[in-house]
Amino acid sequence: MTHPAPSAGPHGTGPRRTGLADTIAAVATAPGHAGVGIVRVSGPDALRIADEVFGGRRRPSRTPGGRFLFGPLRAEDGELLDEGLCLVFRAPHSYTGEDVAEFQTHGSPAVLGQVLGRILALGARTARPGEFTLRAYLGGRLDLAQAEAVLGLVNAGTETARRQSALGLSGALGERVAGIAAGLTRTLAAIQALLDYPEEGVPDEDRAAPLAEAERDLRGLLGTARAGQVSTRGARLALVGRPNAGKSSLLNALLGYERSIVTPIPGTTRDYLEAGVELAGVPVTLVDTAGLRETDDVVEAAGVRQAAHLAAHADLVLVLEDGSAPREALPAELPEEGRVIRVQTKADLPPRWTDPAALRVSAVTGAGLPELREAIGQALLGDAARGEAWLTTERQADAARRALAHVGAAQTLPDDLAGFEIEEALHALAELTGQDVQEGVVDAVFRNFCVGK
Ligand SMILES: Nc1nc2c(c(=O)[nH]1)N(C=O)[C@@H](CNc1ccc(C(=O)N[C@@H](CCC(=O)O)C(=O)O)cc1)CN2
Ligand SMILES: Nc1nc2c(ncn2[C@@H]2O[C@H](COP(=O)(O)OP(=O)(O)OP(=O)(O)O)[C@@H](O)[C@H]2O)c(=O)[nH]1
Ligand SMILES: [Mg+2]
Repeated sequence: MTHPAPSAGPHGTGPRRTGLADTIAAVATAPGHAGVGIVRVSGPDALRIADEVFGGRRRPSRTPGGRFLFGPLRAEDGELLDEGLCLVFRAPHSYTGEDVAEFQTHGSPAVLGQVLGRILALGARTARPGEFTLRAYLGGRLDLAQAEAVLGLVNAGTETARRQSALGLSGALGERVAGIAAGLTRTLAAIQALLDYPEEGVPDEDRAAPLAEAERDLRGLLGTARAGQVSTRGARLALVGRPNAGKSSLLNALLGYERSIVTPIPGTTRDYLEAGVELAGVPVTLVDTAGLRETDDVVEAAGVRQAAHLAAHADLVLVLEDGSAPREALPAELPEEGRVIRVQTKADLPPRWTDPAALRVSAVTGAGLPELREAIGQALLGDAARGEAWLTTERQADAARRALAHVGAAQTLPDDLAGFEIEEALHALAELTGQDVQEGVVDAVFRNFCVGK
């Protein structure tokens, strides 16, 4: 285990300055007004501090874990701040694994600010982003993939993102990884057992077969990485084509409202324009671009260059061609095949060309739109099955890729070197779940959290 010690806060105490000895506090609910708001306190002083803030008959420090108390919350001079609930959790039975007190108050910034201020004056310090979840991780209550899933649940903008994050929190990804690691560990043991007898050689069923299986499983897991990332961070989808191809019309049709200006005049869209929409459970940013053509107009030429750039950096590109006009070559290079969906527009008009590789769509009648949405979903999510756990962050995908590379190398090497590669693959898998992480990786994960989580 090489957990980096979290940097100690300003009030860091304790012999090892691990930062875990101090008591942290933060507002856990979103800024702004709401029916109820929550302030959370975690650490060894949480219940002592709660005794001072909570003015009810029963003292939180004398209350068993898993109970809540109702009563007044008071300022230092005894003034009533609010009436609220105090929830008592006792180590290790809390989210962080430490003693935790939670105050559920009326949800205004004024009330929450006073309650938090009192708690800080009583000796707690402000929690850093993600620090409650960091403590749950350092206490062994969550692995790193589960902590990332907590972040995913907080940020979930679509049902797909929520479902994948909930699966991750349940530990399903960790189990999938543990299954692969178990096979590799058995293979490593088989190799090591025979290292002293090199003339024997490890039989195929103990080496070649399990390594091939690990490779297949890792490839399957990596096949979910694009879906996992796209469904959590979203995807950019650029619409490109010649002027008048119907890009702005199709963007409006996919959005369901008139976002982009449409006219019969070629060259209507000059600057690019973005709009968000959910497609196939993925938060998609649609990007309308200027029609691609050679032009002497300085402004339009800048728009054309920009369109090429936007296409190059999009996750997916819809290449639109007017189906009601003779086909003309596009005056620009297209992204590679896997990132392109070809669309023949204006399907309500008589076609002037046919191409089985292009989807026929009409922005006017809506014909072909369901098939286009389906194709977009397939291109973004691939064959990643809904019910299985996906890799949802680039960090996870990177670790899985390294594990796969080491398993690949192990298959071609003599036993002693193969054993080394399998150990490296196991290290990469342990990084994925956070059992064995490099300095800085944990910090990078928790940097993305908000305060109070
Ligand atoms: N009010 C509130 N709601 C919340 C949280 C919270 O901290 N407070 N959560 C977090 O941010 C999430 C829930 N996660 C939690 C996970 C474990 C425990 C906990 O106390 N576990 C103990 C006791 C379990 C039991 O009583 O059965 C344990 O596992 O030992 C609490 C919340 C979402 N909702
Ligand atoms: N019949 C028919 N006309 C369409 C369809 N889509 C677009 N048009 C017409 O084609 C013309 C150009 O449409 P736009 O959506 O502005 O085309 P664009 O590709 O954005 O053009 P630029 O912005 O100039 O590059 C307009 O007159 C639209 O009404 C369609 O599906 N069917
Ligand atoms: Mg346009």
